[in-house]
Amino acid sequence: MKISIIKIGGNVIDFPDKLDEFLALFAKFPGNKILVHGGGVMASRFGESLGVMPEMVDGRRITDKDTLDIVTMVYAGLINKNLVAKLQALKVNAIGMTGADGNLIRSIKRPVKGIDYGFVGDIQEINVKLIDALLTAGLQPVVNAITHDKKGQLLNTNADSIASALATSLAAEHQVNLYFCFNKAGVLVDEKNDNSIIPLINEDIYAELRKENVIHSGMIPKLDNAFAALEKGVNHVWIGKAENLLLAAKGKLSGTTIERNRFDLY
Ligand SMILES: Nc1ncnc2c1ncn2[C@@H]1O[C@H](COP(=O)(O)OP(=O)(O)O)[C@@H](O)[C@H]1O
Ligand SMILES: CC(=O)N[C@@H](CCC(=O)OP(=O)(O)O)C(=O)O
Repeated sequence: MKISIIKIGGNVIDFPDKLDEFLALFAKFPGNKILVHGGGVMASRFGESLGVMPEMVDGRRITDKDTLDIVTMVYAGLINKNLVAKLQALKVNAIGMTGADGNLIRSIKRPVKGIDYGFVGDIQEINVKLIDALLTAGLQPVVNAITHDKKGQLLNTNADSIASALATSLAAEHQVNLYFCFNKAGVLVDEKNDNSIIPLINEDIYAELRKENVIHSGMIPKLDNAFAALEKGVNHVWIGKAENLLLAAKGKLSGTTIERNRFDLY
């Protein structure tokens, strides 16, 4: 079957009007679809209000025990359940899930190599059969950034990595497209200027843009995950503004398309 993995960024979730606009588009999005979300900005704000300061390294959160409790409450509780309720109101039969539910996503605590990320999980296995069963039953999974190690430990996993891993594991048997929706018009030359979209990025262009620091922080995991997905058989990866999701699905130009280098053509 054809499956679309749609990831929504924390900066959209944080603004009720933008979120409602996006969810209305998601509801109209044709075919089988899975919504993936984190909510990094909200987790940082809740943490700060409790005296737990956020610490990010290259777009990934250092997650100590207190931080793990906060992200679990914010992603798996507050945000996930609100998204499900809003989608149900739009007649989408959404079902909210962490990676622990139905053993959807098993991960392993990231080994310490220079940086100790704490309770951060690297994805090991996706329960593809469960997703197939849910989609076949007409349910639309809404998956958040909390995974587990199947030994009783919850772990915090970057939501872009979850979207990419879901897309990759489903691509073995299905036609999969991956959409990263956030609050900017795409990958930009000047991140403050929505008119400076880079329409296409391949590995060579990415390496150059990282060297020049045009791409940094949260855009790094997004692009690393985009390339990982393409390498493993995902059809199409798009990064762009949440409100342009339907245009992107119709192949209309908006946002950034990610492509592999074309060296295999020569
Ligand atoms: N070249 C770039 N174009 C657009 N955004 C960029 C770029 N480089 C870094 N960024 C940063 O990446 C952020 C998106 O990553 P992140 O905050 O993790 O995404 P999300 O909104 O999906 O949660 C942007 O808000 C911006 O600050
Ligand atoms: C390990 C790690 O970095 N986890 C992320 C998960 C949430 C996320 O990715 O949220 P956005 O999509 O809003 O950025 C974090 O806690 O920020």
